[in-house]
Amino acid sequence: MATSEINDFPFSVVSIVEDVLQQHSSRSSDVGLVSRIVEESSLRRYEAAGWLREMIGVSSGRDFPAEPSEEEFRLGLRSGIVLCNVLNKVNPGKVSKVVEAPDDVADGAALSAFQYFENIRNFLVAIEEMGLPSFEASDMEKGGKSIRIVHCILALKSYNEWKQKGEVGPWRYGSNMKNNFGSRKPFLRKNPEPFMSSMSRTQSTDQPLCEVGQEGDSRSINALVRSFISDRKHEDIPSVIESVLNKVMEEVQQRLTIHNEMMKSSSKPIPEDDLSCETVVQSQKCEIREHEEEEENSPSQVVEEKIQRTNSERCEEQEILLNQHKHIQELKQTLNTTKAGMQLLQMKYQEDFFHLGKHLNGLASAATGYKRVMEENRKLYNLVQDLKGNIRVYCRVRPFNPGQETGLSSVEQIEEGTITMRLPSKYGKEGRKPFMFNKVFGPSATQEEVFSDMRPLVRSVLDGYNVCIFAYGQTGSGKTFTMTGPKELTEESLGVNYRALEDLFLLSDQRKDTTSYEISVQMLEIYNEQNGINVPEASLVPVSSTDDVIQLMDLGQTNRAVSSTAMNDRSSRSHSCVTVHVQGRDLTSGAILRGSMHLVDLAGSERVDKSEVTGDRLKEAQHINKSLSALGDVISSLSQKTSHVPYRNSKLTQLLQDSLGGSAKTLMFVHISPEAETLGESISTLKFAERVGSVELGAARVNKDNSEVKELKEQIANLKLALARKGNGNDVQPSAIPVNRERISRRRSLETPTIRPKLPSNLRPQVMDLSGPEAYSDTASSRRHSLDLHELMQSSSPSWRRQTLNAKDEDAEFKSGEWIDKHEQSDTASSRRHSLDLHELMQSSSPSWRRQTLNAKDEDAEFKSGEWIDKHEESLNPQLRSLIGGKQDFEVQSITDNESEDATSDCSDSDLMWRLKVQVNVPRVSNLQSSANPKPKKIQPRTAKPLETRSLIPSLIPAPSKRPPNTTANLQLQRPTRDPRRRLSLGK
Ligand SMILES: Nc1ncnc2c1ncn2[C@@H]1O[C@H](COP(=O)(O)OP(=O)(O)OP(=O)(O)O)[C@@H](O)[C@H]1O
Repeated sequence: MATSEINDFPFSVVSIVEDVLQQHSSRSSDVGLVSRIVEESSLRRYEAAGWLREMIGVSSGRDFPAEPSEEEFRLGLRSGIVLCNVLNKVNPGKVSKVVEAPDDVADGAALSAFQYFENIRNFLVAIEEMGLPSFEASDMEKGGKSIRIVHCILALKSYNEWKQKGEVGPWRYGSNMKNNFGSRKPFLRKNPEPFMSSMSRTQSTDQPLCEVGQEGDSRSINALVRSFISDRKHEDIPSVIESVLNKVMEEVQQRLTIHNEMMKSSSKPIPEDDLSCETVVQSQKCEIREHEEEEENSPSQVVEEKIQRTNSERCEEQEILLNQHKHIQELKQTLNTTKAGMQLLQMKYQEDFFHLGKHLNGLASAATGYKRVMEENRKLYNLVQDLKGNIRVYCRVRPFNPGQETGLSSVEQIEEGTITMRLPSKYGKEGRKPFMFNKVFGPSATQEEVFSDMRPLVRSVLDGYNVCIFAYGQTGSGKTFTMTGPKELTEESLGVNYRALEDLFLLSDQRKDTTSYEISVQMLEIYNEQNGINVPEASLVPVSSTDDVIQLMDLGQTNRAVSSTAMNDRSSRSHSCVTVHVQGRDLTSGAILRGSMHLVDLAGSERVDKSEVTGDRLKEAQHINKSLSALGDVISSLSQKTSHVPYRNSKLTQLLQDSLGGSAKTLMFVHISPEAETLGESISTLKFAERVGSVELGAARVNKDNSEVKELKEQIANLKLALARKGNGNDVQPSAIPVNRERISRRRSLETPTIRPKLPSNLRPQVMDLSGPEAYSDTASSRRHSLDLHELMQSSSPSWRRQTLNAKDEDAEFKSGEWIDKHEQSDTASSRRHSLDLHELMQSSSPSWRRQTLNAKDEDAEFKSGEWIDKHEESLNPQLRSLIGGKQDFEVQSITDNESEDATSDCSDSDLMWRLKVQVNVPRVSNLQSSANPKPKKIQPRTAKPLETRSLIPSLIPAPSKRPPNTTANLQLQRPTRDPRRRLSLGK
């Protein structure tokens, strides 16, 4: 390898050879090699020291021996003064300021480390600027590499020599000193111009190498090699050389590889004039050390430390704060994102809710619509039923009573118009029995709900319809609750009776500008039903406010026959009927409308064995059952449309006759209890009710008179008069004609001074006791007063009552002969008849007429045998008897008797027919009497029938005592006496 090539390497080839030789020496003859190396080093050190002394002079270098030991050498140069001065001599002014040691100080030890360092640093900087081999400041310390210092000094020496020779040719220094001892890093100089230029450029023949360098290197390598092979045998030398060369080559290659790698890894090419890494690192280390020294020497070290610590703490805190701030910002951002997300979700939910609400609204309106349609269907169904004239049937299930053990209800399901009963004895489909009605009310239905459903029906009374609402059901099922209310009445618990009247008042008030209404109330009780036809003592009380009604009904309710049964604490033992009569006059046309309404609370329909009663109570129960089965018979025959309907079998059916068979609107309100033990009764009740629902009565008709009807009635009355005259052969004064016992009875009633103390003065009945002599008969049940069939009809006839409302006026009418006319005017029966042909009229068959006249075959028989006359004559009072007499009397009586019927009849055609028939019968009777028996035949009257129907409102007239049968004297009107039992009853 040529020297030039060797010098092209970025490291010292000499040092590599040296290392290799040392390794070989250590293996072969370590001891000898080391001693030679040490010797060599010493020589070089002496050389360096000698030159330094030469440069600075003996006086200055007095403390610097010519042949110093390594330690002496280091200590002598440690202050840097010698080095700086020598450098300044070689290159004047290179170190601008040299810190000199004080004269009194023997050595540089007293100088501060800083001062030492200053000189050394300045020297090293200058050396590097010159491109000379340098050393580290730490090499001056104990254990440092003095060989590098020596190398540096010798290089400076060489440089100096080159300079002194006039700087001929490029200066180049090569030595055997390794670059960076112990390190394989390439050695780079800060200003390696002379040195590096030789390394970077290829050897050129025209630029000869610096002799000094060549010399130095060659000498060094030669010396090494020579000393290495000097003690070798000749034959070993080639192999040793070969091995050393191999090793050198290996080493060189290794270092080249490392160098290349480092060059590659460096992203930025290091400019040639940059400080070497090592230099930078060294200078930084020096700075640190410098600061450390400064700190050591500073008096305010502690304070500074604290300040530094505080500053660093502050920095840390600031850093933490910054971090936290950053974190907070991040969190805020997250929060904002979350908020935005939430808002989005909320909006979405709101939207969903909105849609859901809309959907629900749609469903709700659909449900409402469905309900409305169902309701309309029901109304239409009811309308159809009305048109067909069906009896409407409502069903109500009462709740379990408080304190009662609430078991399983016998009612399984209630829908709009269907109630399904649970039959525990059967399974599956058979265990459920449905019943259909016009409406079913469950246990939670309120009185208001119940009434509102029947309000239109009630209101139709004001339009001139006859209405009948009757409550049916076994004891304790809630009939009285529905019709009247519970024992303790509140506004909410008021029953149908009160509400109906209140509503009528309300409506009549609303219509007062067009129609003037008169409303009167009558309360009847049918107690202990027995065969026979009796008319109650009827008291018709005009009412004008709900308060009036409440007072009346309280009184009536108190008077009702009740007792405790096994099934109800306060069981009603009678049928109670509140009848409302309404007369309306159209203020413009003068047309009269008449309507009536029966509100009937029937006695319990339970079987006798169930009510566990004996004695009188048993008898009551039997009567109740009998009347109810008579009702069943009537219903049955109506539903089968048979020609004969047995209304007369009980007083109840007689009372309801107009409602069940006439042109009335009828509603049956069937009640059932929820208890399982009453299931049997409930089922039979429901079956009966279903049967009732199938009965068609025909469309209801309005009771309306117009002026034409009035005219016709007047004509009929005149004709009747004429007929009567003709029949008698005498002119009968019109004023004498209307004499009848009913009228007499009314007059008698008016004459009677008795006043019931219990009845408030404003509610005193204007219609008094209408009972005939039979009414005086005191039966076992002396509270009740017997009257005949026709009087029963009268009792429930509004027109009759209207006609008798003002007795005084009627007296006057009687005298002037106007009475008949007045009564004729109010007769609705002839409203649609224009023909005056009486025979035709007689032939035309009206069911009610037939019922009242011909149906009673017994009466026909009586009539024929003269009993009928006698029976009716019994009711004549002495005044009448004195007024009329014999045949004429009889005729008059007959006519007037029938007039009475006419007057009492409110049932239009039938009533008229009845009256006319009797008139036609008159001659027959007269003939009978005149030919066969000029005097009325004395006929044993039939045994008076017990009174079973009574007014619940006390009459102004005391109940007459029973007239003993079979005595003419009995025809005399007896002074009415008070019935103590009745009074007791009323006083209850
Ligand atoms: N719908 C109802 N709501 C609450 N309680 C009721 C209802 N119906 C009836 N009751 C209660 O049931 C009990 C019996 O009722 P209620 O006296 O009206 O029966 P009833 O059928 O008239 O009996 P009876 O035929 O023996 O007179 C009473 O205490 C009454 O208050």
